Amino acid sequence: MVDEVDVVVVGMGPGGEDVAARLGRAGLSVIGVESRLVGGECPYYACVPTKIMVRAADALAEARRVPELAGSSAVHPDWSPVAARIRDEATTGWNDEIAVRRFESTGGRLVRGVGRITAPGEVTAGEQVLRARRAIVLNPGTEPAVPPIDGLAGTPFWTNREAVSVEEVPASLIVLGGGPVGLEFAQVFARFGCEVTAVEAKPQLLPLAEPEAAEVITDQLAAEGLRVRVGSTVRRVRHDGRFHVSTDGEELTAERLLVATGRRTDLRALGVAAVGLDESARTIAVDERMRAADGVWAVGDVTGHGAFTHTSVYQSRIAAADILGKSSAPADYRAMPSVTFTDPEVATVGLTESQAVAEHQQVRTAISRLPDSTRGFIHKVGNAGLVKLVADAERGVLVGATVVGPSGGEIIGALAVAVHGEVPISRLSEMIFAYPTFHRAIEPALDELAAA
Ligand SMILES: Cc1cc2nc3c(=O)[nH]c(=O)nc-3n(C[C@H](O)[C@H](O)[C@H](O)COP(=O)(O)OP(=O)(O)OC[C@H]3O[C@@H](n4cnc5c(N)ncnc54)[C@H](O)[C@@H]3O)c2cc1C
Ligand SMILES: NC(=O)c1ccc[n+]([C@@H]2O[C@H](COP(=O)([O-])OP(=O)(O)OC[C@H]3O[C@@H](n4cnc5c(N)ncnc54)[C@H](O)[C@@H]3O)[C@@H](O)[C@H]2O)c1
Repeated sequence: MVDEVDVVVVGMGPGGEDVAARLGRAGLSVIGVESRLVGGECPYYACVPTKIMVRAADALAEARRVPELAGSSAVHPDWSPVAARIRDEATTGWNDEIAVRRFESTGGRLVRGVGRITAPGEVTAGEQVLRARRAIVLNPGTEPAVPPIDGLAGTPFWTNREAVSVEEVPASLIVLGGGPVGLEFAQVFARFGCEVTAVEAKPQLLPLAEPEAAEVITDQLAAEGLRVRVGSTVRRVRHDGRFHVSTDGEELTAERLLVATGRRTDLRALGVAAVGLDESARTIAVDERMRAADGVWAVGDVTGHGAFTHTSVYQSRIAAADILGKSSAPADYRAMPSVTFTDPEVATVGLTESQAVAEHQQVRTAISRLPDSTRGFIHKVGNAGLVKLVADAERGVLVGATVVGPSGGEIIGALAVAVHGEVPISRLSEMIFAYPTFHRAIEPALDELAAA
């Protein structure tokens, strides 16, 4: 069966769904090919369910802080409302009917199956051959990467997909990987009474973050009773009903094992060689208009510009404009924000100090600690955090910032404006910061930079 349309979108993650809807609304005929659930990883297995978990775990943590502030509290964690919210409110039982209807309401048509480029302008999904007159858009996302650890394959370990759908919190859990996925889950389950050990191969948790930020998180997790192992190489995994994880120095044992060691792509399966792309690469290189090859655009995690939903949707807007022949600003990732929703949140924008040093001649940094701010004093328990600013001293602008703290993900918005708008530090330091807020902790760090 051969179908000819204007655009074929392979993978209907947040970016694919968005680009398909934009093009459909603009009057193009669009087929979306999806092998699992329309909407992708984010609403069913990632951002949304994990943040529902985080919200619940944060409520427990706040309740446990009552004795230091306001009397007494008795906290009895119960996972069932969390499981029910994820199952019934967020994912409707991991069913994408609503998303399919949303897509079809834009005029698009869904083909269920694994799409593969079989020739320029041609995608094959099962028996169906789809011809794209104007564009193929690739949004395949990523799959959990499972490291080749002796004994791991074949054991009933969890990835994020199993971890978001649990109906009961295990008594004990080993988390492999101290990145955003691993840490969000680790803290959530620990706050629900699970005995958690987090194992990170690199010397710090959140290896891509500022070391000062990682230190705050490491201290916080340890204070909450999690066991944290960094610089730890896992040699072997054994499962005999319980998991036994052998590292260099010890054997860890737990009821469950969560593998959160990063993500992988499979460009060979996507058939990218048919349009001249390197199928052995990890990511699809795109230009500032998301063009990957003649007649082919790519958006989302697969482009390697930050595995975030906001990146995928940002790119989809640019790709859609380009496919429609409309002018739009080219992709600019200088002010890319990220938030890891641990408590405290770790929010970043732009470059870390070490990245800036690699890119700029003169880098200056300043740190302001939240407990030293008036708001931090008032907040008392749960006030761990900091603001770190990274400046290009030559140009007198911020090129990056990190905020760790309660609502760090909200505070970073102000600094994202500064990095995005290249607002001179001299101008930023003339701002009025409301008293007594957490974001006011930006001011002393700015003053330090302005005085230098
Ligand atoms: C646990 C977890 C928590 C996260 N939390 C956040 C967060 O809080 N904030 C944030 O911004 N990001 C978060 N992320 C990252 C976020 O989920 C992704 O960046 C986001 O889903 C965007 O991915 P994407 O658009 O590239 O595609 P994806 O969401 O990965 O979707 C791609 C889709 O393509 C389909 N597909 C793949 N290949 C084919 C094919 N050949 N044919 C047909 N269909 C195919 C897949 O089935 C999938 O549905 C989190 C990730 C994880 C794992
Ligand atoms: N809040 C958010 O925005 C959010 C939340 C979760 C994930 N994400 C994104 O999704 C992507 C995937 O996240 P992730 O945390 O799975 O991946 P990641 O690559 O960021 O982190 C994986 C971690 O596992 C470690 N690791 C690798 N092999 C290991 C091993 N054998 N033993 C121990 N540790 C090992 C790595 O050193 C790394 O620190 C990231 O790009 C992330 O930014 C975003």
